[in-house]
Amino acid sequence: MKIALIGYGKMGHMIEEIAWQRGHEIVCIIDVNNPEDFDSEAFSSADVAIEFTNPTAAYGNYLKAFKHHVKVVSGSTGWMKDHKADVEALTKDGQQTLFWASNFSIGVAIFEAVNRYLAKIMNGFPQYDVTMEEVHHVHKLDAPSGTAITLAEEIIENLDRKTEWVKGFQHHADGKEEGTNAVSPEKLPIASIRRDEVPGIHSIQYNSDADAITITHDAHNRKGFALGAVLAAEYTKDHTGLLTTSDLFKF
Ligand SMILES: NC(=O)C1=CN([C@@H]2O[C@H](COP(=O)(O)OP(=O)(O)OC[C@H]3O[C@@H](n4cnc5c(N)ncnc54)[C@H](OP(=O)(O)O)[C@@H]3O)[C@@H](O)[C@H]2O)C=CC1
Ligand SMILES: O=C(O)C1=N[C@H](C(=O)O)C[C@H](O)C1
Repeated sequence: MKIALIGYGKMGHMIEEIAWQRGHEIVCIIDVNNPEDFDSEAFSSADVAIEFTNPTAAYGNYLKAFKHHVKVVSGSTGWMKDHKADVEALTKDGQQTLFWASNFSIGVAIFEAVNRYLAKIMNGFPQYDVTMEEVHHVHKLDAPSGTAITLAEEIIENLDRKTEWVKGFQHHADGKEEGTNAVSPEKLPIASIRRDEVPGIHSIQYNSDADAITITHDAHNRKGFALGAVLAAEYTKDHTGLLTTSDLFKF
């Protein structure tokens, strides 16, 4: 299939490599310096555009692609709080198509299933309180990570005693520390640590006086994210509307 790339950074490069390996053609690459290429024939010829940019650019890029009726797969995080409702309206009834996931790796899809199951079990065990920690590289612009927010939303949906997530302890890229995980019982604190070149670690801990249960997903590199994004593009070619990983990975 024909793929356009929007954003040619760490993820854009890795997706290009995996798309080639799977026999796809990259017909257009748009980065910050050539936005005019959205109006090119090459861009319009793409079956799907794969977008990995940043929290502030992502939504505008979707609109530019939609103008040419090009379907979008995007992993950019940090834009949902401002534009979730807009995207839901645009993709309603399949008028436009966006496959978005806070994390494209199959490992995280499995981890999310375990997370939902564990949260349900914990309704019967009030002695455990839950906290979350995400660790990422120092270049990351958003906190908490998109994956941490998805995991927290899943806990809130399944664990009756939690009603909202909040930012907990923060360790910034410059070493500055602030915040705390000591929050009121109905809140779920997410700690964010920025360290070196860490691709992404997410840990959920249930702690009691007697013991702790911790589940962790630790990405060794970005291959899992990139492969998932290309699989999502293959899926999106033949589907419409607002899509996500639960459409792609069924178990
Ligand atoms: N869902 C998932 O599985 C994953 C999601 N992500 C998310 O994807 C996003 C990108 O990650 P990553 O590739 O590591 O980041 P990078 O910073 O390495 O790459 C982003 C690229 O997008 C470019 N860019 C910035 N603004 C625009 C624009 N308006 N139009 C086109 N290109 C633009 C940047 O250019 P310049 O550097 O010049 O600004 C850069 O080349 C982040 O939001 C990250 O959180 C990352 C990994 C997995
Ligand atoms: O910025 C990153 O690098 C990543 N971002 C995504 C997120 O915010 O969850 C996915 C992955 O953890 C890597």
